[in-house]
Amino acid sequence: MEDVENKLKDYEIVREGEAEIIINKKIAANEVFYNPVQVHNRDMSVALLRTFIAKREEEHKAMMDKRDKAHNKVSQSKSSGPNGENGSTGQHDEMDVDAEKETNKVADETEDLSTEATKTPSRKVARELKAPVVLEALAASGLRSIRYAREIDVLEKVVALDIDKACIEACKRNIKFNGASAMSKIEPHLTDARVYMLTHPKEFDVVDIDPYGAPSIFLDSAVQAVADGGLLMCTATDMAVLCGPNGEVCHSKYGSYPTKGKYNHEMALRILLASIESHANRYKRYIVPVLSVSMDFYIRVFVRVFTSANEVKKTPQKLSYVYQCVGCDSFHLQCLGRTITKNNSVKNAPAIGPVVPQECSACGKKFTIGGPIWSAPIHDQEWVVSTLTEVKSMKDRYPAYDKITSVLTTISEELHDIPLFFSLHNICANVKCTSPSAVLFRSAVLNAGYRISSTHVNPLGLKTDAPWDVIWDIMRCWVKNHPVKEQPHDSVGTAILSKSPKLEANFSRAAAALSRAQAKKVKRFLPNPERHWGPKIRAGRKITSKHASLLGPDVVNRVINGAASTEDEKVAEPNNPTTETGGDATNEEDEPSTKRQKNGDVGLATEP
Ligand SMILES: C[S@@+](CC[C@H](N)C(=O)[O-])C[C@H]1O[C@@H](n2cnc3c(N)ncnc32)[C@H](O)[C@@H]1O
Ligand SMILES: [Zn+2]
Repeated sequence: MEDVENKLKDYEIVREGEAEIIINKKIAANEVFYNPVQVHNRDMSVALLRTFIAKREEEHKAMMDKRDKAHNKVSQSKSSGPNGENGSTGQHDEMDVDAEKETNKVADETEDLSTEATKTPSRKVARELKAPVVLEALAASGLRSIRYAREIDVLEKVVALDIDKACIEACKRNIKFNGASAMSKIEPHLTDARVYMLTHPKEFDVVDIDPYGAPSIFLDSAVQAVADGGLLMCTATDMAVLCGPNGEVCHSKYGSYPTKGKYNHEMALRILLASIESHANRYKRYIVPVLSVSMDFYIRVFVRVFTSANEVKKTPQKLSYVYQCVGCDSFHLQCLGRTITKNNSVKNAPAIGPVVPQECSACGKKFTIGGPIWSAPIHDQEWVVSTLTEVKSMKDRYPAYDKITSVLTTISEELHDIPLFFSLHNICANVKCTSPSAVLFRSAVLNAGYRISSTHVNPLGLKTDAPWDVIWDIMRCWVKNHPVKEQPHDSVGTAILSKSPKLEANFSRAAAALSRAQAKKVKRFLPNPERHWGPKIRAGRKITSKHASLLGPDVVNRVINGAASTEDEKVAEPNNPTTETGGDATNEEDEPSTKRQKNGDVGLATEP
C-alpha cells in the first residue's frame, strides 16, 4: 500500500482546456510525450477546428440552397408549359427533354460546384452533412484528442493513433480518466499512422499530424486520408532543417532548398506547404492554405485538401524559387509557372526567367537559389478573421488566449499576397546607418505609393510590394540626412550608397503607417512562454552526454543519475534553434537533441 502511494507521488494531473491527463513528473521515466508549451499549438488547433466546422456548414448550406434553387427553376419550367400541364403530347415530350437537360445541367453544376479555384473548389455534396470525423495520427498522451472530443460537441469521432505501446496505453488511460464524453468519442489504436492513413483514403474530415521534428514521412499518406474539402493540420519542429545551413537535408526531406534570410521561418512555412502540395498533386489533389503559423519554436500549417486534375495543373503558378543576394538583403522570387491566353483559352506554361541579372543591381554580389517555396497566399483572411472573432467570443475556453489572439491579430494585418519579408534593422546594417523608426520607414514606403505591413513571424519584419530599387532609394535618401562613416570601398554599403536615388523619399508621417492593432495598442507579440521553453526530446530517448551542449552538463548529470529535483526535471532546452540571426541553425548531427522532449507517463499501479 505504501509502495503504491509512493508511486502515485510521481504522478500529477495536468489540466488543459477541458482535458485532464495524468503525467509522470519524473523526466527519467521519459516514456510519453507531453510538452506544456504546446498549449499554443493545441489551442490554435481547437480554434481552427471550430472555424472549419462552421465554414463547412456554411458551404454545405450554400450548396444545398443553390441545388434547391436550381431544382425549383426546373420544376417551374416543367409546370409552366401550355395549360400548365405535363401531358404527354409531342410538344410536352420535347419540353420534358429540355427540362431533363436543364435538370442534368443543374445537377452537374450543383454536384460539381466550382467557383473561384482556391476558395470553393469542386466536390460532390451529399444532402445530409455528416458530423466531422477527426484523425489524430500521432497522439502520444491523447491530450489533443481529448480536447477535441470534449471541447467540440459536434464531432462524430476522434481516432487517436500512436505507434508506441506505452503511449497508447497512457492515451487509453487518459481517455478513461476523462469520462464518458471522451470514451464515447475517442477510438485509440496502436498502429503505424502511415499504414492506417493509407488504408483509410479520404475518410477523415480533419487529419492532425504533430510529430517529433519533421512531418515529411507522414505527408504522403496524410494527404490521401483527408476527405475532399477536409482540413489537414501539420506541425514541423525541425526548424534546424527547414532553416538550416545544411540545405541538402531540407531538400531530401521536403524537396526544397532554404536560403539564408531574416524571413527563414516564413520560408520554412512555405517549404512545408510546397512539400504538402507536391505530395497531394501525386493523387490529383491540391491544397488551399487557410492559416500558417510560425509560433514559439515550431511551425504549423492548416490546409484544406481538394481533388481536381485541372487545378493540379496550376500548381507551378503557386510555387517560386527565391534568389537571395549573398551581399545585401535583397531577394527576388521566380515563379515556376505562368498562364498564356490564346483564342479565349487559358493555358499553363513554364515561366520566363531568370528574373534577376547575374549580379545584384544594388550591391553587385551574386545570388544563391532557394526553394521552390509556396508563393501563393499562406492564409485565408476570412478564416483568420472568423477564427479571431470566435476565439474572442470564447475567451475562457482557451488557456493560451493571449498568445493565440496576438498571433491571429498580427496575421490578420499581414499583406497576404506578399511572400517573405525583410528586417529594417538588417537593411540598415547593410548600409551601416542608424535605423529610421518603423513608422518613418513605413511612411516613406506608403508615400511612394506602395503597401507595407508587419509579419507575425518576426517583430522587426516588414512585408511590402515595393521593389528593392525603391527600398534602397529610401535608404539612400535617409543616409543623405543621417550620414554614415566612411566604409571600405569594396563593401556592400559603399556599393549601395554609391548610386544616386531616383526617388525622392518622403518621410512625413502617413496615416496608415501604424497597423490598426498598433494604433489601438493591442499586443501583437508576446514574450516566450516559460523559462526553459522549446521543442522536447523524442519520448523514450535516453539523455546522453551528446545533449550536454544543449542541456548543460549539470542537468545532464543530475538526470542521468536520477537525482533531478522537480525544477531540474524541466530539462533546459535551447531557445529557438534557429535564432533571430536567421539560417544559423544547428547541423543535422545536433538535430535530434533539439527535438521534443517528453515528460514521463509510465503505467500506474492503479487505474484512475
Ligand atoms: C510529438 S508526439 C505527439 C504529441 C501530441 N500530438 C500532443 O499534442 O501532445 C509524437 C508521437 O508520435 C508517435 N509516432 C511516431 N511515429 C509514429 C508512427 N509512424 N505512427 C504513429 N505514431 C507515431 C510517437 O510515439 C509520439 O508519441
Ligand atoms: Zn545585393
